Amino acid sequence: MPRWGVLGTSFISHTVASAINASPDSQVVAVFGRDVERLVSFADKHDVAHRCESIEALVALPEVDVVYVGLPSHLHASAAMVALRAGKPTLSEKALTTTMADAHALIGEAKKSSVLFLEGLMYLSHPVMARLADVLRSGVLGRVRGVSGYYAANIWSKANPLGMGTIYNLGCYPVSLLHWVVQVAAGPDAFGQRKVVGLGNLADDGSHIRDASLSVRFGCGLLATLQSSDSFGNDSSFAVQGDKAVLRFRTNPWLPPTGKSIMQIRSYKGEVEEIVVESPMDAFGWQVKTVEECIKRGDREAARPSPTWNDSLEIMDLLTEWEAAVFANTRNEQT
Ligand SMILES: NC(=O)C1=CN([C@@H]2O[C@H](COP(=O)(O)OP(=O)(O)OC[C@H]3O[C@@H](n4cnc5c(N)ncnc54)[C@H](OP(=O)(O)O)[C@@H]3O)[C@@H](O)[C@H]2O)C=CC1
Ligand SMILES: O=C1OC[C@@H](O)[C@H](O)[C@H]1O
Repeated sequence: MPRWGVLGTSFISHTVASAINASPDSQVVAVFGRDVERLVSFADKHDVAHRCESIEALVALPEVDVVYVGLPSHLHASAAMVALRAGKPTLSEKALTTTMADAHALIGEAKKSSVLFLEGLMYLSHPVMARLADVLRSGVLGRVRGVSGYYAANIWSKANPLGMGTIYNLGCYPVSLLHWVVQVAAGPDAFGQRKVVGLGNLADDGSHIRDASLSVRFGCGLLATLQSSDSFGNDSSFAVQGDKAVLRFRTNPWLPPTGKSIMQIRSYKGEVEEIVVESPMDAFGWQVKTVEECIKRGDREAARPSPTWNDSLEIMDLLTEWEAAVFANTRNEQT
């Protein structure tokens, strides 16, 4: 049974710790937090024996078999590298990092280690994502010509500004799903061949991006439009347009629940098919199961749809390109 050490005591660490303890095969045994009151309250709530005041102390515990990084995104690389260097399999929250240099350093460390590293894009481990790929491969949509995606949530006042804003907090969801769709529909090399336009609005101090839109043309002719905002709303949409039919998510693709996830296919002749994927657990539960199975098999990378190391790097490559495009197009206007 994998015994987990959790880095962080905020909202997401609570969510992931609950999913870990809900699995009959996993248990949280250690937690790191820099605020002692929050550390004790987290440990008491999740029945955690070891309360650690440093990351180094947690990863050194022989009782910890696997580490979860629930720290702000700019700290993922440094914290995950400490865990990997200690030889501990590591699950680290999305976004992978907030810079390409950190992304390469982190994946470089994963390659040097002999253990699992997985980026926590939890929704990709839910069965609805494998089903989406089956639909794309079946040809029912025809040739895939377009993708549109939108994710907005009014979280700016709670989000850590050092996490670099909406592109890394929320934009990583539509970008990683676009990446999965393009990989399945157009092959492994298609995602890298692209031209990008990005626009947006900056936070008042200009340090990070609050609202962002992205247009991409891939070399194969596929067009994508994505939008992400953390300054308002609570909404999502995702659609894949083929030349025979369009697929639309009827439920949030990025927070697939216990119970029903629903996709609808509408052919241009007017036929409508609803695809319902029933699941006994939510995406966080599936993410825990994915880690458990990788550890049992001795796998260092999870299988698709969960992101491989190269997938995480490719997703980061577009996130950083999007960010650079928005800054380039926006800074002069807003300052
Ligand atoms: N998968 C999902 O659904 C979600 C994922 N996330 C991801 O989770 C991560 C955490 O996000 P969020 O909760 O907003 O982050 P927070 O800024 O709230 O920080 C999370 C934890 O990190 C600790 N922390 C912050 N700064 C430091 C530091 N310098 N050194 C050590 N510990 C530190 C905080 O401690 P303290 O309490 O003392 O400040 C807190 O325990 C992000 O990467 C985000 O993208 C977030 C929400 C949902
Ligand atoms: O990371 C996240 O994932 C799910 C969203 O609803 C949440 O606001 C965001 O922080």
